[in-house]
Formats: sequence, structure tokens, C-alpha cells
Amino acid sequence: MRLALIGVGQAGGKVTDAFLEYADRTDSDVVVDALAVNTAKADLLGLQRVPVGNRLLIGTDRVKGHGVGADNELGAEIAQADSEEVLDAVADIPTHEVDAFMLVAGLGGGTGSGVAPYLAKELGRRYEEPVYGLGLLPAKDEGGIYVLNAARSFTTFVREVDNLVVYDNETMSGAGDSLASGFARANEQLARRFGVLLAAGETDGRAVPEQVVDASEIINTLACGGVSSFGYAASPVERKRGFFGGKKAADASDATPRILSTVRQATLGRLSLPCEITSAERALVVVAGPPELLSRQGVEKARNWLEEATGTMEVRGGDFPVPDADEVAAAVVLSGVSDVPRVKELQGIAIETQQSMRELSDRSETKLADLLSVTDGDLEPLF
Ligand SMILES: Nc1nc2c(ncn2[C@@H]2O[C@H](COP(=O)(O)OP(=O)(O)OP(=O)(O)O)[C@@H](O)[C@H]2O)c(=O)[nH]1
Repeated sequence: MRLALIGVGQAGGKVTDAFLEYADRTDSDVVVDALAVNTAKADLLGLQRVPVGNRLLIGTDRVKGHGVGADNELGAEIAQADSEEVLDAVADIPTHEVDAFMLVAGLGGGTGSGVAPYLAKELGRRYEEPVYGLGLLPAKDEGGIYVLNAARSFTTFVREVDNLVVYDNETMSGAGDSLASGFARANEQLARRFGVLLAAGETDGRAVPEQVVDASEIINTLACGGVSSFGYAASPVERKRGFFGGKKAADASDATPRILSTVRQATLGRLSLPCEITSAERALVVVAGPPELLSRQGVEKARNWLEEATGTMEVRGGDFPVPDADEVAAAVVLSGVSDVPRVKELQGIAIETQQSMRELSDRSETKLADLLSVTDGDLEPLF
């Protein structure tokens, strides 16, 4: 599947950069073109891969290139005022080569969270290709304003995209990491996991899959709309070196159980958005690895297992042979999930935050009035 990627806000831009880095590294052409949209000039300057001409600074008359400071209502206003600029840049993308648009945004901030849903709406109106969102939820310790932003943006974004794939920053591994290195690793993992899925149908002819997962399989999986979660797991393959240093074929005796256990791990392990898997409407599984380890029986068994585990009949799947790969990897998409405790939790905290912000603002007004009121005498303001 070939994407036009639009990273919005700081997180959106960084994840887009990571996708481009992955595509370069693996010599894959899953990203047809990529744009980065931001209200903060510094964030755009910090990007490494998005071409300079594809970095769009919007809202300069309102925020002078300094970002919206986690105010996603302002982000949404700027999107409404300046979206033409972005849509003009999208018009330069060769859309005949594009299977879908994907908007990437951190939902906790102000720019990505406010601008991405509006762009989704406009793209949906103008293009036939599906418009997907990749939304990043804030981790639990990020604070009330981020959670409130995320809850409001989530509701709007889901409504405007054909499917919202969610990555919860709470699932980021690496407790001892600095924030920057934690994000960098999470972004790299995101790009790799998506990369396997997207590249599966874009074979370069070096190794042809038995069951191809092409763009239409992904589009049909996501066509039920709503929210998606994805999982990934990999099992390392031991390989001996041949006489001339090349890699020998891997031992294929345990190919079927290996595929099955990797797919189970991808589904039951840490999902990008933890959810009740039986609430999924559709599912997709891609098994990637050295061709000699991609047994047809293994892929079929894995698909049957996924059907049973999720209780859905609509499970698509296939293989993605990668000669010389050092692992067998499984990428699983659970589409249209509806039992997601984390979203309910987020909404609960958001409502509380909203309420206390209102109370605090009312109280501050009264306190200021108290502070300014003079009891003994009269103080005239200057004008
Ligand atoms: N996964 C991931 N999440 C990130 C990254 N950077 C920031 N975030 C998350 O994104 C949210 C903040 O969004 P940003 O993208 O920084 O904010 P913004 O959209 O640029 O908006 P403003 O800074 O308010 O103008 C927080 O919830 C962070 O946890 C990143 O590189 N990767």
C-alpha cells in the first residue's frame, strides 16, 4: 500500500520522519510523498527527512511561528483559516500513485490535535482515496490538559477519518529512557511495524508471496471505520554462515508453530491500543520473514486462530517474504474495536479536568475581584 503521509504538529512530523527513514533504509516505496504541517517554526526546522519544500508553517499571523501552546481550539481555528495552503501542497502530490492518505498527529498537544481532524475532513471531501488517521494518545502522567485535548480531538478525528489507528504512548517501553530517546525509539518501532504491513503487497519481484496482502486487503480491513489497534511480535531466526560468508537457509522444521506463536504474541501481547480483542469487527495479519520459514500451513493456521480468538469472520492475511531476514515477524491489525477501557479512562479524566478548569477559572475571577476591592475608601482607575 502506498501512502501520502501528512505529519501534523511536532509528534506528527517526527513520526513522518521516522517513516521516511524506514522507507529509505529498507529501500521501499510505501511513502509516495510526505508533508509536515506545523504552527511552530522550530519543530519544522528540527525535522531530518521531510523535504524542506514540504514543510508548511501555518497560522503565522496568529502565533508568529511559535506554536499554539497546547491550545487545540486555536489549532482548529488556524486549520480552518489556513487549510487551503496545505490542500494546495497536497494537490502537488501525484495522487494517482497513492492508495490512501494518512494524517499523523499527537492528540495531546494543540497543533496536531486541532489541525489534523480538520484536514481529514477537507481531504475526505476532495479525494476518493481513503483518509486514515494515526493518532498518538498521551501517556497517563502527562497531565490533565493533554488528556483533555486528546479526548476532544479523538472524538472529532474518529468522525472525520475512514479509520483511526491509535498508538497509546502509555504502551511505550523503556522506563529508564529520556523522553527524547523514548520517543525516538517508539517512532522507529511504529515505522517498522507499519512498514511491514504496508510493504507486504509492494513486492519488488525478489520473492513473491504465496498469499499477497495488497492495498485492497488493508483498505477492506479498515473499511468498517472506527478505531483500530495493532500488534507486532518478532521471533529471531538462527542462521549459519555459508562458506563464502552468505547466510544459509534457515531451519524450516518448526516453521508452522513459530508462525502461530508469533501471531499469538502479536495479538495477545502489547497492542498499540490495549483493547478487548473480541470487540474487533475485522482483522488482518501479515507474517514476514525468510521465504523458507513462511509455511502456507502456518499462515493459514494463524489466520484461523485469529478468527477464533477475535470471533470475527473477516480475517484477512498473507505472507511477506524477505530474503535474508533474521526474524519472523507478525503484524496484526484489529479494526473497528469498541471495547477500549483506555479511551473510557481518558474521557473520564478529561471530563474531570474540564470541570476543575471551569471551577478554577470562576474562583480566580472572584478572587481577583476580592483582591481589587478596596474596603476603606475609594481608588479611581486611571482610565
Ligand atoms: N509517539 C510520540 N509521541 C510524541 C512525540 N512527541 C510528542 N509526543 C506526544 O504528543 C503530544 C504532544 O503533541 P505535540 O505534537 O508535541 O504538540 P503539537 O501538536 O506540536 O502542538 P503544540 O506544541 O501545542 O503547538 C504529547 O501527548 C506527547 O506525548 C513523539 O516523537 N512520538
